Amino acid sequence: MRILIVEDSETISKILKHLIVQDLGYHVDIAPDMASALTLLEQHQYFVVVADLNLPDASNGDIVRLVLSAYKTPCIVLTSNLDADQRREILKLGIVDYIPKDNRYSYQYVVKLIDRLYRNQQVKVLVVDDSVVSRKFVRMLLEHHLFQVIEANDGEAALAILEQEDDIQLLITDYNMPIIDGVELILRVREKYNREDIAIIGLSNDNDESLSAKFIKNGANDFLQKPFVHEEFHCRVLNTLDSLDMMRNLWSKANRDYLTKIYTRLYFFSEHNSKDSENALLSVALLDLDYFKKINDTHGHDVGDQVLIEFAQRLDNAFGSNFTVARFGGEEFVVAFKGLDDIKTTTLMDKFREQCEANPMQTTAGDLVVTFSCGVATRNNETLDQTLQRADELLYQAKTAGRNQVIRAC
Ligand SMILES: Nc1nc2c(ncn2[C@@H]2O[C@H](COP(=O)(O)OP(=O)(O)OP(=O)(O)O)[C@@H](O)[C@H]2O)c(=O)[nH]1
Repeated sequence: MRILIVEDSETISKILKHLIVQDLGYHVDIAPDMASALTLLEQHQYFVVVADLNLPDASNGDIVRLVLSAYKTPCIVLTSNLDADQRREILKLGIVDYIPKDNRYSYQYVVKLIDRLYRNQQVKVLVVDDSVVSRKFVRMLLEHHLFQVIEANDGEAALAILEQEDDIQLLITDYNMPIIDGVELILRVREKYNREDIAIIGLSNDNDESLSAKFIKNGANDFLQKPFVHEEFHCRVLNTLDSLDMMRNLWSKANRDYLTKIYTRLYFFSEHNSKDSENALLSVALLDLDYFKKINDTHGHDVGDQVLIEFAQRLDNAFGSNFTVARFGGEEFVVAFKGLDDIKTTTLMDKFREQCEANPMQTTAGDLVVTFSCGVATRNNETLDQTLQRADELLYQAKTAGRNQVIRAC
């Protein structure tokens, strides 16, 4: 990834380059004037250009206009002082943002913005508005920040798109729309998607002062009154996505095992311990690696970790797309087979056991054959804890019967 800084102050370009290389690891070129910037722009494809508005051989944003029109490259503008008219003019050009050069946090903001732009390329945003003009305006602002934009002209269409595209991260919806309004749409979306799944921003040009609270109380993360200025829109979108990232990180820390990245015990219980699922057919397979302590003792803890990671990956590849696979702790794993009885579960698990035995794991200590023992139990008018307790007893039987086997209740 290549960034171009066009700035006549050597101190500023050096600080910026240092921060970008240190935090993002990108390649950075520096041009002190427009002539050298043009030479570099002819030679390389840049992801973003960070440019000063006034240069020794160009003024009033000539460089910015050129970068945007001739090179179609996103541009972040560095400025000293801007009055209100200059600010409006510069924003109209279609820049990513302008950053005042007045303090060191400004430079950190530039780095943050470049990182965000890089990640935005993977972020899908659904814009819902029955006004084409409004929708296109929001699309344009989002595309300046490199988002992938999908449009819907009413709430029903938005719900259908959300069904098809399961990786939309941000929904931006207007309030006044035919059939269902923005608030009703948010209510429907929140029935299915949590705050770590999708973030929502409401928009409206309605003068009802209670509307922002109504949006937020019903599940929106933020609200913007139309007409809004570019900057406010971008700040709100970036803040909302930052909090979505934070929510996702927190969720992941609680629900994904730090070593193997498969689900934790906590997630396993939250998925399968509800009253609703009490009567559904469910079998659990409790697995424990055989003689795992010996691997740690012989080859070291790091190799033990490699085995745990590889085993979790194999288990997840085999069953993770249809069933819940979790690490219970240490070298113990569990799979919840919803809709399967213990006979089918045992057949699947036994096949997986044979594959594990037949395919040694590649580790830094060489190839290691790793086997596991397993107990399988089907829930039978009891709590999930009781089913797991029975699976644990069967697992113990598998261990004492010689290991490397799957046992179910007779
Ligand atoms: N490398 C590594 N080792 C772990 C981790 N968590 C637990 N262990 C080790 O796993 C080992 C489990 O040993 P034991 O309970 O004696 O079981 P085992 O050696 O597999 O013997 P059997 O289960 O009877 O076949 C212990 O030495 C723990 O220190 C981990 O995250 N990484």
